[in-house]
Amino acid sequence: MNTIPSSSSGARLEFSNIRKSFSDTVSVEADRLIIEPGSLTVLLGRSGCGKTTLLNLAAGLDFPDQGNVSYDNQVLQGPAPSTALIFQTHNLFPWMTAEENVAFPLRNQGMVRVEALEHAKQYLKQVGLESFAGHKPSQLSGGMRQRITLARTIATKPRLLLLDEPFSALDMQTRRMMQRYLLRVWSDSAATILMITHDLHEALMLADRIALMASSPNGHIAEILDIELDRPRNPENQSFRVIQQQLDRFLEHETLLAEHAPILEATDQTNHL
Ligand SMILES: Nc1ncnc2c1ncn2[C@@H]1O[C@H](COP(=O)(O)OP(=O)(O)OP(=O)(O)O)[C@@H](O)[C@H]1O
Repeated sequence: MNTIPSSSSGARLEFSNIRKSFSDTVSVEADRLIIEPGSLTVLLGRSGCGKTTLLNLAAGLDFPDQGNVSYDNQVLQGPAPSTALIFQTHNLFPWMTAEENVAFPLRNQGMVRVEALEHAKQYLKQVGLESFAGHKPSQLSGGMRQRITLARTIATKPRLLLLDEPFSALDMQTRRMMQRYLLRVWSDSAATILMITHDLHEALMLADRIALMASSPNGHIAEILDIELDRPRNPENQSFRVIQQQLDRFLEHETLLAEHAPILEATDQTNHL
Protein backbone atom coordinates (compact mmCIF):
# COMPACT_ATOMS: atom_id res chain seq x y z
CA MET A 1 0.00 0.00 0.00
CA ASN A 2 1.55 3.31 -1.03
CA THR A 3 -1.18 5.86 -0.88
CA ILE A 4 -3.53 7.07 1.79
CA PRO A 5 -7.03 8.11 0.73
CA SER A 6 -7.78 11.68 1.81
CA SER A 7 -10.71 12.71 4.01
CA SER A 8 -13.95 13.27 2.13
CA SER A 9 -14.09 17.04 2.47
CA GLY A 10 -13.53 19.78 4.98
CA ALA A 11 -16.28 20.94 7.29
CA ARG A 12 -17.87 24.40 7.10
CA LEU A 13 -17.98 26.42 10.30
CA GLU A 14 -19.96 29.52 11.05
CA PHE A 15 -19.91 31.68 14.18
CA SER A 16 -22.99 33.92 14.42
CA ASN A 17 -23.59 36.63 17.02
CA ILE A 18 -21.51 34.82 19.61
CA ARG A 19 -21.15 36.09 23.13
CA LYS A 20 -19.51 34.04 25.83
CA SER A 21 -19.18 35.66 29.24
CA PHE A 22 -16.93 34.52 32.07
CA SER A 23 -17.77 37.31 34.49
CA ASP A 24 -19.40 40.75 34.51
CA THR A 25 -16.24 42.20 33.00
CA VAL A 26 -14.83 39.41 30.82
CA SER A 27 -16.50 38.19 27.69
CA VAL A 28 -15.62 37.11 24.18
CA GLU A 29 -17.63 38.02 21.07
CA ALA A 30 -17.73 37.02 17.41
CA ASP A 31 -20.44 38.66 15.32
CA ARG A 32 -19.84 36.66 12.20
CA LEU A 33 -17.03 34.41 11.06
CA ILE A 34 -17.46 31.89 8.27
CA ILE A 35 -14.79 29.27 7.79
CA GLU A 36 -15.12 27.70 4.37
CA PRO A 37 -14.57 23.97 3.76
CA GLY A 38 -10.92 23.15 3.17
CA SER A 39 -9.68 26.59 4.18
CA LEU A 40 -6.95 27.43 6.67
CA THR A 41 -8.00 30.22 9.04
CA VAL A 42 -5.77 31.64 11.74
CA LEU A 43 -6.97 33.40 14.89
CA LEU A 44 -4.28 35.92 15.73
CA GLY A 45 -4.21 38.13 18.78
CA ARG A 46 -2.60 38.91 22.09
CA SER A 47 -2.90 36.70 25.11
CA GLY A 48 -6.36 36.79 26.69
CA CYS A 49 -8.30 38.18 23.71
CA GLY A 50 -10.44 35.04 23.41
CA LYS A 51 -8.80 32.78 20.84
CA THR A 52 -9.05 29.57 22.87
CA THR A 53 -12.61 30.43 23.83
CA LEU A 54 -13.59 30.52 20.14
CA LEU A 55 -11.67 27.30 19.45
CA ASN A 56 -13.48 25.52 22.30
CA LEU A 57 -16.80 26.73 20.91
CA ALA A 58 -15.81 25.42 17.46
CA ALA A 59 -14.96 22.05 19.01
CA GLY A 60 -18.36 21.98 20.72
CA LEU A 61 -16.54 21.58 24.06
CA ASP A 62 -18.20 24.74 25.36
CA PHE A 63 -21.30 26.69 24.41
CA PRO A 64 -21.98 30.39 23.86
CA ASP A 65 -24.33 32.34 26.11
CA GLN A 66 -25.70 34.00 23.00
CA GLY A 67 -25.57 33.13 19.31
CA ASN A 68 -24.41 29.83 17.88
CA VAL A 69 -21.71 27.91 16.06
CA SER A 70 -22.81 25.89 13.03
CA TYR A 71 -20.96 22.92 11.62
CA ASP A 72 -22.05 22.16 8.06
CA ASN A 73 -25.07 24.42 8.68
CA GLN A 74 -26.16 22.47 11.77
CA VAL A 75 -26.02 24.29 15.10
CA LEU A 76 -23.54 22.48 17.36
CA GLN A 77 -25.25 20.87 20.36
CA GLY A 78 -22.24 18.85 21.56
CA PRO A 79 -18.73 17.87 20.50
CA ALA A 80 -18.23 18.65 16.79
CA PRO A 81 -18.20 15.50 14.64
CA SER A 82 -15.07 14.42 12.76
CA THR A 83 -12.97 17.00 14.57
CA ALA A 84 -9.45 16.72 15.96
CA LEU A 85 -7.58 19.03 18.32
CA ILE A 86 -3.86 19.53 18.66
CA PHE A 87 -2.41 21.53 21.55
CA GLN A 88 0.97 22.95 22.42
CA THR A 89 1.98 19.80 24.26
CA HIS A 90 1.67 16.35 22.76
CA ASN A 91 -0.44 13.64 24.36
CA LEU A 92 1.23 10.59 22.88
CA PHE A 93 1.23 7.35 24.85
CA PRO A 94 4.79 7.13 26.27
CA TRP A 95 4.85 3.33 26.36
CA MET A 96 3.97 3.00 22.65
CA THR A 97 6.31 3.39 19.70
CA ALA A 98 5.65 6.11 17.12
CA GLU A 99 3.89 3.70 14.77
CA GLU A 100 1.82 2.18 17.60
CA ASN A 101 0.72 5.67 18.62
CA VAL A 102 -0.37 6.49 15.07
CA ALA A 103 -2.01 3.07 14.66
CA PHE A 104 -3.93 3.43 17.93
CA PRO A 105 -6.97 5.35 16.60
CA LEU A 106 -7.09 3.08 13.56
CA ARG A 107 -7.16 0.01 15.83
CA ASN A 108 -9.93 1.74 17.78
CA GLN A 109 -11.87 2.07 14.55
CA GLY A 110 -11.64 -1.70 14.11
CA MET A 111 -8.68 -2.01 11.77
CA VAL A 112 -6.60 -5.17 12.31
CA ARG A 113 -3.17 -4.62 13.87
CA VAL A 114 -1.02 -5.45 10.82
CA GLU A 115 -3.04 -3.17 8.56
CA ALA A 116 -3.16 -0.35 11.14
CA LEU A 117 0.64 -0.47 11.54
CA GLU A 118 1.05 -0.45 7.75
CA HIS A 119 -1.17 2.65 7.51
CA ALA A 120 0.69 4.23 10.44
CA LYS A 121 3.98 3.90 8.54
CA GLN A 122 2.46 5.80 5.61
CA TYR A 123 1.25 8.60 7.87
CA LEU A 124 4.67 8.77 9.51
CA LYS A 125 6.17 9.03 6.03
CA GLN A 126 3.97 12.07 5.36
CA VAL A 127 5.70 13.85 8.24
CA GLY A 128 9.17 12.53 7.40
CA LEU A 129 9.43 10.11 10.31
CA GLU A 130 9.15 6.68 8.70
CA SER A 131 12.62 5.70 9.91
CA PHE A 132 11.62 6.49 13.52
CA ALA A 133 8.56 4.22 13.50
CA GLY A 134 10.02 1.98 16.23
CA HIS A 135 11.06 4.82 18.57
CA LYS A 136 9.18 5.78 21.72
CA PRO A 137 8.25 9.45 22.33
CA SER A 138 10.97 9.81 25.01
CA GLN A 139 13.60 8.95 22.40
CA LEU A 140 12.48 11.75 20.08
CA SER A 141 12.73 15.56 20.05
CA GLY A 142 9.79 17.89 20.78
CA GLY A 143 9.37 18.64 17.07
CA MET A 144 9.36 14.94 16.20
CA ARG A 145 6.74 14.27 18.87
CA GLN A 146 4.51 17.01 17.44
CA ARG A 147 4.97 15.47 13.96
CA ILE A 148 3.82 12.09 15.32
CA THR A 149 0.84 13.86 16.89
CA LEU A 150 0.08 15.39 13.49
CA ALA A 151 0.40 11.98 11.79
CA ARG A 152 -1.88 10.36 14.39
CA THR A 153 -4.43 13.14 14.02
CA ILE A 154 -4.49 12.92 10.25
CA ALA A 155 -4.83 9.12 10.46
CA THR A 156 -8.36 9.67 11.78
CA LYS A 157 -9.16 11.75 8.65
CA PRO A 158 -10.81 14.62 10.52
CA ARG A 159 -12.92 17.04 8.54
CA LEU A 160 -12.04 19.81 10.97
CA LEU A 161 -8.64 20.30 12.55
CA LEU A 162 -8.39 22.70 15.49
CA LEU A 163 -4.88 23.73 16.47
CA ASP A 164 -4.14 25.69 19.64
CA GLU A 165 -0.61 27.09 19.32
CA PRO A 166 0.70 23.67 18.31
CA PHE A 167 4.26 24.81 17.60
CA SER A 168 4.82 27.46 20.24
CA ALA A 169 7.01 25.24 22.44
CA LEU A 170 9.41 24.54 19.56
CA ASP A 171 12.52 26.42 18.51
CA MET A 172 12.31 28.68 15.47
CA GLN A 173 13.90 26.26 12.97
CA THR A 174 11.74 23.33 14.07
CA ARG A 175 8.71 25.59 13.99
CA ARG A 176 9.35 26.57 10.36
CA MET A 177 9.72 22.89 9.47
CA MET A 178 6.47 22.05 11.26
CA GLN A 179 4.68 24.74 9.30
CA ARG A 180 5.79 23.05 6.07
CA TYR A 181 4.57 19.67 7.31
CA LEU A 182 1.25 21.16 8.32
CA LEU A 183 0.81 22.67 4.85
CA ARG A 184 1.65 19.34 3.24
CA VAL A 185 -0.79 17.45 5.45
CA TRP A 186 -3.45 20.10 4.83
CA SER A 187 -3.13 19.87 1.06
CA ASP A 188 -3.19 16.05 1.18
CA SER A 189 -6.18 15.83 3.53
CA ALA A 190 -8.60 18.57 2.38
CA ALA A 191 -9.50 19.18 6.05
CA THR A 192 -10.66 22.60 7.23
CA ILE A 193 -8.14 24.08 9.66
CA LEU A 194 -8.71 26.65 12.38
CA MET A 195 -5.48 27.52 14.13
CA ILE A 196 -4.44 29.82 16.96
CA THR A 197 -1.11 31.56 16.98
CA HIS A 198 0.53 34.62 18.55
CA ASP A 199 3.14 34.59 15.83
CA LEU A 200 2.26 36.85 12.91
CA HIS A 201 5.00 35.37 10.70
CA GLU A 202 3.48 31.93 11.24
CA ALA A 203 0.02 33.30 10.52
CA LEU A 204 1.21 34.77 7.23
CA MET A 205 3.10 31.66 6.17
CA LEU A 206 0.01 29.51 6.64
CA ALA A 207 -3.31 31.29 6.46
CA ASP A 208 -5.89 31.79 3.73
CA ARG A 209 -7.57 34.14 6.16
CA ILE A 210 -6.53 35.78 9.38
CA ALA A 211 -9.11 36.79 11.96
CA LEU A 212 -7.44 39.51 14.01
CA MET A 213 -8.65 39.49 17.59
CA ALA A 214 -8.64 42.49 19.91
CA SER A 215 -9.05 42.46 23.69
CA SER A 216 -10.94 45.64 24.40
CA PRO A 217 -13.58 46.36 25.49
CA ASN A 218 -14.36 42.63 25.17
CA GLY A 219 -12.44 40.01 23.25
CA HIS A 220 -13.69 40.29 19.68
CA ILE A 221 -12.78 39.83 16.03
CA ALA A 222 -11.55 43.25 14.98
CA GLU A 223 -10.83 42.46 11.34
CA ILE A 224 -10.74 39.56 8.89
CA LEU A 225 -8.00 39.60 6.27
CA ASP A 226 -7.96 37.41 3.16
CA ILE A 227 -4.32 36.52 2.52
CA GLU A 228 -3.99 36.24 -1.21
CA LEU A 229 -0.27 35.55 -1.37
CA ASP A 230 1.05 32.82 -3.68
CA ARG A 231 2.18 29.56 -2.11
CA PRO A 232 4.80 28.63 -1.11
CA ARG A 233 4.98 31.93 0.73
CA ASN A 234 8.14 33.96 0.59
CA PRO A 235 8.77 36.30 3.54
CA GLU A 236 11.09 38.34 1.30
CA ASN A 237 8.21 39.11 -1.03
CA GLN A 238 7.12 42.76 -0.94
CA SER A 239 3.40 41.96 -0.49
CA PHE A 240 4.25 39.59 2.36
CA ARG A 241 6.18 42.37 4.08
CA VAL A 242 3.39 44.90 3.63
CA ILE A 243 0.83 42.63 5.31
CA GLN A 244 3.38 41.72 7.98
CA GLN A 245 3.82 45.41 8.81
CA GLN A 246 0.05 45.87 8.93
CA LEU A 247 -0.28 42.96 11.39
CA ASP A 248 2.69 44.21 13.36
CA ARG A 249 1.04 47.61 13.79
CA PHE A 250 -2.19 45.97 14.91
CA LEU A 251 -0.45 43.83 17.56
CA GLU A 252 1.67 46.77 18.70
CA HIS A 253 -1.46 48.86 19.13
CA GLU A 254 -3.06 46.03 21.13
CA THR A 255 0.02 45.79 23.34
CA LEU A 256 -0.06 49.53 24.00
CA LEU A 257 -3.75 49.37 24.87
CA ALA A 258 -3.12 46.47 27.25
CA GLU A 259 -0.23 48.30 28.92
CA HIS A 260 -2.31 51.46 29.36
CA ALA A 261 -5.53 49.74 30.38
CA PRO A 262 -4.75 49.83 34.15
CA ILE A 263 -3.88 53.57 33.91
CA LEU A 264 -7.03 54.33 31.90
CA GLU A 265 -9.17 52.34 34.35
CA ALA A 266 -7.65 54.20 37.31
CA THR A 267 -8.24 57.56 35.60
CA ASP A 268 -11.80 56.57 34.83
CA GLN A 269 -12.42 55.64 38.48
CA THR A 270 -10.89 58.93 39.68
CA ASN A 271 -13.15 60.84 37.31
CA HIS A 272 -16.14 59.15 38.89
CA LEU A 273 -15.13 60.15 42.42
N1 LIG B 1 -13.09 29.12 32.23
C1 LIG B 1 -12.86 30.42 32.38
N2 LIG B 1 -13.20 31.05 33.51
C2 LIG B 1 -12.98 32.36 33.69
N3 LIG B 1 -12.42 33.16 32.74
C3 LIG B 1 -12.03 32.57 31.59
C4 LIG B 1 -12.23 31.19 31.36
N4 LIG B 1 -11.77 30.90 30.11
C5 LIG B 1 -11.29 32.05 29.62
N5 LIG B 1 -11.46 33.04 30.50
C6 LIG B 1 -11.09 34.45 30.30
O1 LIG B 1 -11.57 34.83 29.03
C7 LIG B 1 -10.63 35.63 28.35
C8 LIG B 1 -10.24 34.96 27.05
O2 LIG B 1 -9.50 33.77 27.35
P1 LIG B 1 -8.88 32.84 26.21
O3 LIG B 1 -8.17 31.72 26.87
O4 LIG B 1 -9.94 32.50 25.24
O5 LIG B 1 -7.84 33.85 25.54
P2 LIG B 1 -6.65 33.53 24.53
O6 LIG B 1 -6.65 34.62 23.53
O7 LIG B 1 -6.75 32.14 24.04
O8 LIG B 1 -5.39 33.65 25.50
P3 LIG B 1 -3.96 32.90 25.39
O9 LIG B 1 -3.37 33.35 24.10
O10 LIG B 1 -3.22 33.41 26.58
O11 LIG B 1 -4.22 31.44 25.46
C9 LIG B 1 -9.45 35.80 29.30
O12 LIG B 1 -9.63 37.02 30.00
C10 LIG B 1 -9.57 34.62 30.24
O13 LIG B 1 -9.03 34.93 31.51
